[in-house]
Order: sequence, then C-alpha cells, then structure tokens
Amino acid sequence: MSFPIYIATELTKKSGNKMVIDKLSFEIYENEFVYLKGANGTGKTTLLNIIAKLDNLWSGELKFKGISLKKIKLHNYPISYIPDAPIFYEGLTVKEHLNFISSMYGLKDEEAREIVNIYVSVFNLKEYLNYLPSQLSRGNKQKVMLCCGLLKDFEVLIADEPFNFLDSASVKALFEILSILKSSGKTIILTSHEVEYVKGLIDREIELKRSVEKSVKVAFS
Ligand SMILES: Nc1ncnc2c1ncn2[C@@H]1O[C@H](COP(=O)(O)OP(=O)(O)OP(=O)(O)O)[C@@H](O)[C@H]1O
Repeated sequence: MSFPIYIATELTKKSGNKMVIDKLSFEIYENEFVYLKGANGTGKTTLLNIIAKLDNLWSGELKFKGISLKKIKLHNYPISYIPDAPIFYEGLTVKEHLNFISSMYGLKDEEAREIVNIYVSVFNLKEYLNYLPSQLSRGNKQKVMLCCGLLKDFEVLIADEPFNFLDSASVKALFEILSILKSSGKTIILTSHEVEYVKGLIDREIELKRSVEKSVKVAFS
C-alpha cells in the first residue's frame, strides 16, 4: 500500500519581509507524479528548493518518510534535483561532466558508459561531447543538465521546468523518460508552465497562488 513520503504542515517561507509560501500543507505519496503549478512568482522554485534541501530557512513542518527534512543529511536523502538554471563546472567538457557526475554517484565504469550513452543518444548530444558548456545553445545546456540529473539513482526526482528550451523531439524523449521512471516506482515532483507536456502522467496537483489561498488536488490519470 502506498504511504505519504512527504507530509508538509503549515510550511512557511519568508524572503525578507515578503511572505513567499504561507502555511502550505500537502501530502505526497510514493510513486506519485506531482505537478506543481502556479503563476510566475508564486513560489514554485522556492518550494522545490526547500524539498530538495537547498533551502533550510523555513518554518512549519516538512517530513520525509516520517523524519523532519531538516534532520536528514543530504548524503542520505535519495533525491535528484534538476534546477531551472544550468549549473556547470566551466572548465569541464560535456563528456567530462557526464563522466565526473557518474563517478561521483558511484556508477561502475561499464554501467556509467551504458547509461551515459543512452542519454547522449536520446538527447542527440553526441556531436557536443567535447564542447564546453559555454559553447552550447540554451537547449543543449538544458539537455546536459537533464542527463546529469538523471544519471543518479534516486527515489524522488525534483525537476524545475525541465522542458524549458527543449526542441519537440527532446520534449517527447523527456516525456518517455518520465513515463518510464513513473512505471519503475519513482516519485516525481515537477513544475512546468506547459501542462500539455505532462498530460497523462499527473496524479496530484499542488497549486501555489499569490494570495494566502492555496490548493492541493488529486487527479488520478
Ligand atoms: N533571492 C531572492 N530574494 C528575494 N526574493 C526572492 C528571491 N528569490 C525569489 N524571491 C521571491 O520569491 C517569490 C517566489 O519566487 P519563485 O522563483 O519561487 O517563483 P516561481 O513560482 O518559481 O516563479 P516562475 O514561475 O517565474 O519561475 C517571488 O515573488 C520572488 O520575487
């Protein structure tokens, strides 16, 4: 039986004097595909940063598998995070990024080669393997970011606007990857301004609004 892996109770985040997230409560169940939606500036990235443990300055309660998220060590937290803006080691080529990140995640050489080859092929990155990130188009930067995030073995994928800047073939490829991840039992928490891209995958919606009003909906597909 499925159980909530995240329980948020009156989660609150202020930025200076500004209330960004105001007493938000929700549950997220194992193997759910959660679509986080809301207009610009309503706090989606802020919430994803909190869930990803990149931001610990909040109040209220957020539990992961029954334990307060603030008490969980990052290295014991089985998530992968795809941020909305690229983060690269500027001196490393695309290939060096993928190799470095595979080894950082403890993938064995052969396993790493196999997974990297799959993602490089799926996202058509072969001709860019020896490029530096600064030499890539924005869409190809995004694809490298996706590859880096997907190389990790995770239980929860947190993805902030992962479809941004992708061409239509890559949008389709990412949809397929997300479908496979969902079928294999992963929990996915994702934001995108294009709901069409994830249609058919969504189990639960969490909507952030500018006012104090907020809503959580379950929509089994
Ligand atoms: N570094 C910061 N300092 C002050 N305020 C910030 C900072 N980062 C974000 N905010 C504020 O927090 C609010 C939420 O921003 P956030 O980026 O989480 O929204 P979002 O829903 O992800 O927006 P978008 O859809 O445009 O990506 C915004 O009103 C923004 O002005």
